[in-house]
Amino acid sequence: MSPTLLQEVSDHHALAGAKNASYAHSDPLSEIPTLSGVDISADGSTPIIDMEALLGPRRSEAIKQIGLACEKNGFFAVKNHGIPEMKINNMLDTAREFFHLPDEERLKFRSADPDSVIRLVTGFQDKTRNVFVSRQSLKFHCHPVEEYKGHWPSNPPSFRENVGEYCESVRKVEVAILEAISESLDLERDYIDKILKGHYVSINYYPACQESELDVTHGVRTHTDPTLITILMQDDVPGLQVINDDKWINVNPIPNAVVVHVGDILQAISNYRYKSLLHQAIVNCEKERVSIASYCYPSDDAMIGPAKKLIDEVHPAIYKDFTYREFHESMWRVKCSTAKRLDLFKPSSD
Ligand SMILES: O=C(O)CCC(=O)C(=O)O
Ligand SMILES: [Fe+2]
Repeated sequence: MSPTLLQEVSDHHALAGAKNASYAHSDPLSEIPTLSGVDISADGSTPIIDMEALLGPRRSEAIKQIGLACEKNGFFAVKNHGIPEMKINNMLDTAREFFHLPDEERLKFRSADPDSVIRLVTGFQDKTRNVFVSRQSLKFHCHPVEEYKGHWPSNPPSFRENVGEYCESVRKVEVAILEAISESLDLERDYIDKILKGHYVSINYYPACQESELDVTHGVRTHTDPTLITILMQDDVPGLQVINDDKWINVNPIPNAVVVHVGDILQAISNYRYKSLLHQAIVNCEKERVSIASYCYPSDDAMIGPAKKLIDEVHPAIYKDFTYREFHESMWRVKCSTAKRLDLFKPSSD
């Protein structure tokens, strides 16, 4: 066992009962979390965007703030997003009810095919890293809702209605935020919306810490999302951590706000001006946690290279042109760290 892993092990035991335990990270790209006794209550400063400002005379100021947050932080929180509080609460309640169902009800949705329209992924043991990854997630397509609804669980009975309503509301936020992001890059307002296909939802459920024969229990390991943007709704239990200035910071829940992450595809379109956010979720030893991630992705044939307007002598193209289909296929074909997925599309890697 490497010294780093040994260090993780002993730190993990020291922190086992800690509330909202955090991880420090010596090398953010190594994807192997190093546990240490950093300030466990610290909440990094989350840029907050008021979405109402996008609708009025403060629009250009709000767009500037969004651009700055994408460039400097890779994420921001959005308040006044227009998703009714009741729809959020219904979605979270439904998610909890689904994950409290007996195994046989939930496991019907288990599938190893990453392209299936719905699939349940259970917690698993990564023995190569001595890590137990405790997240269970139900992942499904949801745009347009009517096309996919029939594939969703009918138990709990409220599932289709509550999830459908949430997905339709989130779609409006997606479109509006992507318009603002396009403008923040000085591109036409619909530059990104024109290639947007839909979103794919992952209902993430993290049981309160479980016993595992492995040494480290992690909610979700460090990764970037293969998306344009991800819109994340968290319940009131902290767990999300992001890399900021090479350090892990907590992004604690803000009531009724969603968190927007820059994803890989936006990193490519922006010619590496906006960087895909490295993030992870930690487990909480006292409470279960639920988060709802909406992954916005483009249509298969959409060309994803850097926007031509963002390429010049000072900013040469960091990536070749490629389709979303090529990117998606390479994700499953080539085993590499998620933060390196886009390297395959650099001009020199023919
Ligand atoms: O639960 C969280 O806070 C993060 C979830 C996540 O990163 C994902 O679903 O891709
Ligand atoms: Fe993620």
